[in-house]
Amino acid sequence: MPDAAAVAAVSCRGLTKNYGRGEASVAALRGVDLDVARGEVVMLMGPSGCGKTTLLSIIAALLDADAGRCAIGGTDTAGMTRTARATLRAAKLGFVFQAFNLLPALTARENASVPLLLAGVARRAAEAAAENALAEVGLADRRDYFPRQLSGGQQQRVAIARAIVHPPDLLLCDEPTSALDHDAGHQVMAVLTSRVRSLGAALLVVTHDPRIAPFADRVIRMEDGAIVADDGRVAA
Ligand SMILES: Nc1ncnc2c1ncn2[C@@H]1O[C@H](COP(=O)(O)OP(=O)(O)OP(=O)(O)O)[C@@H](O)[C@H]1O
Repeated sequence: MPDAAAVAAVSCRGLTKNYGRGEASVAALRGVDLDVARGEVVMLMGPSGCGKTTLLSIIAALLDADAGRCAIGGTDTAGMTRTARATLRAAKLGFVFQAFNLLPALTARENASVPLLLAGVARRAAEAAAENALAEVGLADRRDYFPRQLSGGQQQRVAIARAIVHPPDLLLCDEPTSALDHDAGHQVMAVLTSRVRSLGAALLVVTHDPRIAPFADRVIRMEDGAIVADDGRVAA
């Protein structure tokens, strides 16, 4: 058995992805290699359309690559059934999507407790954990509000509370500070980074926001479906 600490949180090799066929085909990923270690905070930056969300979706096993491999905590996701993927996501991953994907009929506390309820945790314990997560992102006083009663930035923080409510091994965030002002963005990044570091988890953040780059251990830059720089070092 390999040493658990030595197994990368994410390891991708040669990922390619095309959307559509023939003349309308778009090459979204052109052979991407990426490793993220446990405890590492990595930011993925690059112009609109360069393939960041596609890469995040493949890592999350929400989308299939055309070629290449991707492993989460040493488990290769390519050959997995839909059910096995869903189980892996529920057990190991936390997400913050670009669209916050909150359930409109549920309060902030109920939304944040969903991952624990899906994992079989009793409602009272799940909602207590959700309250703690909401407090961490500065929303304790909004826990009984519905999404429509919250601002965009508050909804985004509910989505972040939902992502950290169970201890994920890997947290994937697509533009987690896009709806937040400077102070709220810093607060959220401080919560996310301290949570993953204390858990020995990993954080992969897609962002256009240079203000949050100081929170990263490593900044990766993509262009046109490929990684062109890793922490300023130009890829070969
Ligand atoms: N479902 C789809 N069908 C067809 N083309 C798609 C689809 N999803 C993405 N694309 C295309 O693939 C390329 C990569 O898109 P992707 O969303 O991964 O980029 P991105 O870097 O995340 O962009 P942004 O920063 O604007 O969110 C783009 O050219 C996009 O138009």
